[in-house]
Amino acid sequence: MPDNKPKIILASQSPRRKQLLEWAEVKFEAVTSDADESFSTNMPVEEIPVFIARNKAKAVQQKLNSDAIILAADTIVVLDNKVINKPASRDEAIEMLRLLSGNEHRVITGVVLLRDNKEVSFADVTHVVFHKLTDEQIIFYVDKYKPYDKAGAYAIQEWIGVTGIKSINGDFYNVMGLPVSRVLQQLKHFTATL
Ligand SMILES: Cc1cn([C@H]2C[C@H](O)[C@@H](COP(=O)(O)OP(=O)(O)OP(=O)(O)O)O2)c(=O)[nH]c1=O
Repeated sequence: MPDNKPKIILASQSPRRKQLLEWAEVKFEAVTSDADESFSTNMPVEEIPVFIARNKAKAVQQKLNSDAIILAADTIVVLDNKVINKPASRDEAIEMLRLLSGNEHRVITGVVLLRDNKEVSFADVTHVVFHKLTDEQIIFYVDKYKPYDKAGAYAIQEWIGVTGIKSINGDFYNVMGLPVSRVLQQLKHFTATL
């Protein structure tokens, strides 16, 4: 039987996002987006990851000139309304984890589905509380796991998350980079309206 479902392209080089979509048994092709990830400092924090995800999706759409569904996402960590990006150095990673230690922060993933000029977007928020972390724990984690490609300098799915997180409220997979079940729901709606 011919498969009339539109092709899905994941505009990402993130191994976590690929893994999550594979776990969801979604058929897709991944294409790296070289989009600019900068944003205006006046932008409300909730809008930032959707704005960046849209730029990633558009960059891949232009690169491929394709009518596939492009799926892009961006994850940020927000503490006291301040965005914590990926750490640029060992010192910055240590500093970020000291700030997160003993506190609650938000992880926001913006998701954009794009096909031709039709778009669906949303932001998913998960609240995460870290136990108080010692400097010994923080330095061990940073030196062993080198979390330089992770927003907030940590991965919930690694040692620091497994041992250092007190509670989460919201979707775990959103923290890992993709709120998979919500993405699947939206993909279903989106495909139905095409
Ligand atoms: C907070 C947190 C982030 N992360 C990851 C998810 C994202 O991949 C990354 C944030 O950076 P992003 O810019 O969202 O994604 P990326 O650069 O890895 O990939 P691409 O732009 O190509 O899609 O941090 C975790 O894996 N675990 C966590 O607990």
